[in-house]
Amino acid sequence: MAAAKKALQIRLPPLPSIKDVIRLYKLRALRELSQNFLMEPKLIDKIVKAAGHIENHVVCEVGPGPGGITRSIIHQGPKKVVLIEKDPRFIPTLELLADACKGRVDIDIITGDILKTDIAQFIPEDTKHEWTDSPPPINLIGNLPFSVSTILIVRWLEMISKREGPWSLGRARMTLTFQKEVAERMAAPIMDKQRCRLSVMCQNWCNVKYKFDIPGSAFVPKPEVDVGVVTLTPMKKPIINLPFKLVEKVIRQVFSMRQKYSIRGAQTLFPEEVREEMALRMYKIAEIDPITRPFQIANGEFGRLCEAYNEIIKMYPEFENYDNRAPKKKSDVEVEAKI
Ligand SMILES: C[S@@+](CC[C@H](N)C(=O)[O-])C[C@H]1O[C@@H](n2cnc3c(N)ncnc32)[C@H](O)[C@@H]1O
Repeated sequence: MAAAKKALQIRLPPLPSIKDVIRLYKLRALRELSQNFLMEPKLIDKIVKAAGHIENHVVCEVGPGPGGITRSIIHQGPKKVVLIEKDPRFIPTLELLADACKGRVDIDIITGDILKTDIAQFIPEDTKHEWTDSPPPINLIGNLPFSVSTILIVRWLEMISKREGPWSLGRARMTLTFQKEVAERMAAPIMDKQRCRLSVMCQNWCNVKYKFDIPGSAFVPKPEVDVGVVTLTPMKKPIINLPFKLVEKVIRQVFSMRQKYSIRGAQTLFPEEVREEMALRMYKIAEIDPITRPFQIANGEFGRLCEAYNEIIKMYPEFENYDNRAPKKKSDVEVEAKI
């Protein structure tokens, strides 16, 4: 079995090393695109391994840069690789890679911004299937700027929540890098002091796994922070099966005063004159103790809070569009900025 697997691995013809590529094409890292190149082959392979099935899968890599991770993906024998890179300076080196793989792996190179590109159009039709028990044979990998990874995640969660088929992309497993602290927060369970709204949001639609750290020293140039690798595998059924915007709003407001009793945040879902009464009612319907702190609430309990809120806004539709951004004190803003 191991031997058979090995035989499927794709050997690339001799190519210039990533160090040579960077030198050859004079690829000075651009700070505005948060370019930090991963130079350690063992760590690169570890990221690709964390992504799970690659062989015969479609793999979409976001921000391939000079192609270090791309080479490791290709070695695993994917069916097709879709590369989306914003910086056109990397295209010649990626084309070199695509030429070397001709006839063995189909590689599409797209010069563009992942946040403005509809990648669904590059995904083969046979991968776009309806929601079934087995995940679609497609994987998304990216060592991206952290801000882009976070926006991507939230977009993906919304896509997953809509469950409109055929749309395999919204079910793709994602393997992404984040600032270590943010990665830990995404996977933080109940009672973990790092738990925040991103933890509950991600864990509502996906199985979230913190895989491993990458020290800043593994990158060139070295970033100021260490990095964490996270995988998110969309679940067939979310914990809270309610519209995305409602779930996002309730979780955001309950966490809006992280250090206080959670009901204080929940009160901000309602207009001032009724907020204490309505929040109490919400907690009573949900059977949650109002003096729990947000990090002490389990995912399923957040589900009950969302359902209770949904019940209340059905009774009082005038609260549904209430602009619920809490008036913030400086200390709350500072805490939130760190999430
Ligand atoms: C941290 S570097 C990683 C490069 C390479 N994958 C590696 O691991 O060495 C991030 C890469 O993402 C690209 N990038 C940044 N923002 C992007 C965006 N919005 N869409 C697509 N690519 C982006 C950058 O140009 C850069 O190549």
